Amino acid sequence: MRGIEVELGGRTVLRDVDLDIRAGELLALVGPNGAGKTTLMRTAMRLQCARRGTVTGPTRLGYVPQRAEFAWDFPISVEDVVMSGRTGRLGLLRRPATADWRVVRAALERVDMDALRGRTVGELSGGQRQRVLVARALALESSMLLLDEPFTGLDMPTQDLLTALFAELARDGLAVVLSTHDLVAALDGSDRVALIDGGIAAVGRPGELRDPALWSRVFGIRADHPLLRLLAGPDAIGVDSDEEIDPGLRTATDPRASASGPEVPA
Ligand SMILES: Nc1ncnc2c1ncn2[C@@H]1O[C@H](COP(=O)(O)OP(=O)(O)OP(=O)(O)O)[C@@H](O)[C@H]1O
Repeated sequence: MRGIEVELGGRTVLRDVDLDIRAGELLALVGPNGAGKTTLMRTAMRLQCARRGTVTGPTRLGYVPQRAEFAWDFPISVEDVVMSGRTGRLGLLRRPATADWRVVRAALERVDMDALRGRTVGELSGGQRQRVLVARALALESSMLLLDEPFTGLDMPTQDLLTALFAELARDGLAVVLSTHDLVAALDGSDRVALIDGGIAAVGRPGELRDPALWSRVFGIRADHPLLRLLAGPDAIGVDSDEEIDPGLRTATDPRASASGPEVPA
């Protein structure tokens, strides 16, 4: 994405977005409510027009919407939901062929849901539902997977399982992008994190984004917020010698930063 600007309801909700989404990486988008995370993903999918800027790369992207947006009370089986993910390839009228069912089975196996393929989706737990939606997106056989808040409402073991699955998919060569309000999951489980605040406030490896001032500015949190103490790490617990801090963890906004800090737009 280069120079992306998006207007919604007469308001600019994204501006100056330059972002590369790379094959083989797990990229987390974090930012407060209304920061533009979903809009950014919709723009990547070309579901949202940009007023300015360009999006290049594949047009057919696997998308996992927020779980609440899916009609779970519809009496449809797990495998039929996953097959619906192939509509982008099949068109609305062509009937699925054997090869399509093979792709669906492979997608279900990938998320470890093959044993439940005949179940009605309404009977599934939250974690199982999330995995069905991931399989549905995989059934499109796209090189990119976009997930909108996949961890919402899930317990920690289920989140861990999903994080491991997303990391595996990235290792298989997919570009995996997820938005989340779970900052620990984002910092702990992703290759890169982008802080969104109506644009890209910063993007880099988790270790490059430890400057509390950056998070305080993007999230508007108070100076004594526990997150900032956690991010500050050794500094916050009284370590004041330069030698005791890993230079790789310093950011561009830290006067002691190394040259290879995060990308912080001017
Ligand atoms: N259809 C729309 N018409 C007008 N404004 C919209 C529309 N959709 C979203 N917006 C506005 O665009 C901004 C970005 O919304 P978006 O849903 O992308 O944010 P988000 O970061 O995904 O938020 P959340 O974390 O709450 O899901 C918000 O201010 C929102 O109110």
